[in-house]
Amino acid sequence: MAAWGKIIHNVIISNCHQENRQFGTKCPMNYSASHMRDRLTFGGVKLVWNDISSMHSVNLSKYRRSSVNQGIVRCNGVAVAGVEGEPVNLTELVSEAIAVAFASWLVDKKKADRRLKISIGHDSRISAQMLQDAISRGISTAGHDVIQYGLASTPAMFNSTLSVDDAYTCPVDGSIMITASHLPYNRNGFKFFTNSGGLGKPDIKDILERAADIYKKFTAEVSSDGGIKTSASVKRVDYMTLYTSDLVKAVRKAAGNIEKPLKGFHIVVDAGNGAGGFFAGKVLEPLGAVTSGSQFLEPDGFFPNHIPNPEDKEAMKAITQAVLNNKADFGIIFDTDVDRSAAVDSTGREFNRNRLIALMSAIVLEEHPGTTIVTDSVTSDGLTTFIEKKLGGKHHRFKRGYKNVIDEAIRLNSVGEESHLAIETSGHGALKENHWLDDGAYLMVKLLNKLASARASGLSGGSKVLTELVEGLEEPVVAVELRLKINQTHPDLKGGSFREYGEAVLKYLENSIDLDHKLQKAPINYEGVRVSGFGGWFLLRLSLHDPVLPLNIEAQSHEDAVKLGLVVSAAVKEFAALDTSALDKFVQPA
Ligand SMILES: O=P(O)(O)OC[C@H]1O[C@H](O)[C@H](O)[C@@H](O)[C@@H]1O
Repeated sequence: MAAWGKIIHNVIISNCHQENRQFGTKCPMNYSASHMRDRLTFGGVKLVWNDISSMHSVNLSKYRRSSVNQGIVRCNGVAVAGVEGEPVNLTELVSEAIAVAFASWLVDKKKADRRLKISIGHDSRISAQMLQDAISRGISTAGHDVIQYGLASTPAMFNSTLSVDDAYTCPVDGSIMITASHLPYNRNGFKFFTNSGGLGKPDIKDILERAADIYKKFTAEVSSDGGIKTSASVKRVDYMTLYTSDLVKAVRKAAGNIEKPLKGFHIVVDAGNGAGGFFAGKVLEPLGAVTSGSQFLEPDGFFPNHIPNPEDKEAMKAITQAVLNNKADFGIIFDTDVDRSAAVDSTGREFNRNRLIALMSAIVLEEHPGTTIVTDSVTSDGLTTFIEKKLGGKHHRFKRGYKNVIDEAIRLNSVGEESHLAIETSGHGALKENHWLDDGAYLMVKLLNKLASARASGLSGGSKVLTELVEGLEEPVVAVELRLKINQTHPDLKGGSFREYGEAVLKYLENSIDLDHKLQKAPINYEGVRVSGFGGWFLLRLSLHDPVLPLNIEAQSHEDAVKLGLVVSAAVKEFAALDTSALDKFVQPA
């Protein structure tokens, strides 16, 4: 207990955890304490979380990205020993306390005076079983029924609160997904759902407060035998069968109720050894597709082949190569817990980032002419032109953060502006028709629908129908993201937070742009400073999570991109705490 005490000092950070895709596997856990606004005593240890919803100072390690926006919050930590400098802090006992707390929160939320049903699923991480047992113990100890789904996707867990099917004991009252998305093998965490969606920060805060009290009451005996303790039931249910059969039905229906609408298609899947392997055997094959050449479908919590992350270049290279090697019509790739995805056409052209957004926009705008597409802030100018001029829709370029984007689309609808798609360059995309859930598998189903209906109407040509949908999308020749770090211990911060410092940098840059007539500030902009000039644009903004100012530059030539870089470089040079080395390198003459 004493050892845990020390370790847990920084644990159970309640993050709207939107991880650092770029840094992939390196995520040291050394937090600076200055951002820790809220602390709870957790059995003599401290339970800490960031105040994330109001965008203030979060001083995290440079590699770690916790989150700032409201949305699904994931408690996460280190669940497996073995990485130097990363002691285990997501222990069984902590997990058990959190499970009891979630159950008690749910009882209050549902005003229930009955036993609740709570589903538990997990991705392919090696700590999954241990955490599933601990969570099950907590829930059953609290007197509620546990339904274990085993290997599952995050969106399926939310779905289990909505599906109505007695055979699968659905709907459940609440659901817990054990996942740390694409983070390294030693990490793990929890996402919580009710039928209203993923829990956000205020609810997580409430749960963690309860967990802290519960943890205090725990004794060594309570937790030592590792078994389920009460008479409450623990069942295993193969929910993924129900979830996948719904996906299959959706494609069949869209193709005019054809049993095997993908007959004749060869589609390869890359699940990166995460939870998404089901898609080949349980979705594509029943629909008639050949899936040979699919790879990394077997769950392996060490992720030996590549990071399961469609934003990762190696991962995209792997699926592209698989498509080309197998002469397949189409390729699909998922992240670990299948809330994100990307695709590849038969020529090896990647549908990710702006291109995936363009493709999804084309599909959604066919179904809902004129609708508003909400995206994150780093999308290309060419995407706006494509959505507005070619597709006749409206592009609402909002902020980074998939929940920011989703919440904004929901808000627009509530004020009378119709929106059916909220999608980020990260590969998170949510549709109104799918309860605004960011489900990577469902996004791919929308693409399959298109393939299937093209085939049903006699068109051949593999994935050409999709490739054609993005014809006319102007893409920049150069697109870079440079991440300028703020050194939080630098005297130039004068005791202030990195966020205040970053805002000062942005203000200074903005003022300097006002004086330069060759440059135009974006007339509508929701975060940072976005500027057009030299045939391209740049956006400097504060990271959602890190002490970093990400700088995106897009231009039609390297020279023009450098000119834009120099504008930023000139404005930020006085800010001594800003590490501009990445930018300096970029603007250097070749
Ligand atoms: O602000 P940044 O540090 O670039 O991070 C922002 C991004 O973080 C993660 O990748 C999330 O999944 C995204 O939803 C979010 O947009």
